[in-house]
Amino acid sequence: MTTEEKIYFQDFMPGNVCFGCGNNNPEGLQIKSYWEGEEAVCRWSSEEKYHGWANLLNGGILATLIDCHCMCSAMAYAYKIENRSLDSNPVYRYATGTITVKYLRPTPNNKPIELRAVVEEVKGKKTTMKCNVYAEGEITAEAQVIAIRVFDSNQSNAGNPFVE
Ligand SMILES: CCCCCCCCCCCCCCCC(=O)SCCNC(=O)CCNC(=O)[C@H](O)C(C)(C)COP(=O)(O)OP(=O)(O)OC[C@H]1O[C@@H](n2cnc3c(N)ncnc32)[C@H](O)[C@@H]1OP(=O)(O)O
Repeated sequence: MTTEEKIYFQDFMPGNVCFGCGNNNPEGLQIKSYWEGEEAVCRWSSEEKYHGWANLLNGGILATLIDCHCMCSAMAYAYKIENRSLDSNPVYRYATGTITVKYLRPTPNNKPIELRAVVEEVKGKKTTMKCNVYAEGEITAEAQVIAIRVFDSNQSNAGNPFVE
């Protein structure tokens, strides 16, 4: 059996202070996303402070996990389809246009969860993603997320609010 080292998308986003996905936010959720075939996967373990109902994960935190996993995965996909590495130029960054979450059943707060996202469509600046959340092998939420490319280092970014 070979053990392949995972390439985490967030490790290629220097200066990212985002609460959900920023390596540079020590108080944040610090998610890590990587490819498993065509699926972008994120495994995450909660903490007691993220309870909603006792022992259940807060729904807003779950939406944040989905959101950030999908933004980082939209970015990684853009590099993938251009057949280049995540540390190459031009640099692309994405922001959430729309997120729709259907909470199917309670998500435990004391068990690891897994997010699995796929790209459904890329059209211009817009990437549409589907993301499922699993706990103990059962789906607990499904989401559709629309990511919009808001930064392209090849273009003029004067006045762009999405630049540090
Ligand atoms: C860079 C420096 C390094 C820094 C270091 C790294 C930092 C790495 C940080 C990562 C961080 C992750 C972040 C986590 C996720 C957030 O938290 S992101 C924050 C929450 N989201 C926002 O604040 C976005 C606010 N909204 C906006 O800024 C603008 O409305 C948008 C969404 C960028 C759209 O901009 P726009 O230029 O008006 O878009 P436009 O060209 O008109 O439309 C393009 C297409 O998108 C569609 N569209 C437009 N808006 C929407 C929408 N809201 N919903 C759906 N579709 C839309 C349009 O219909 C159009 O579609 P087509 O006609 O082509 O089919």
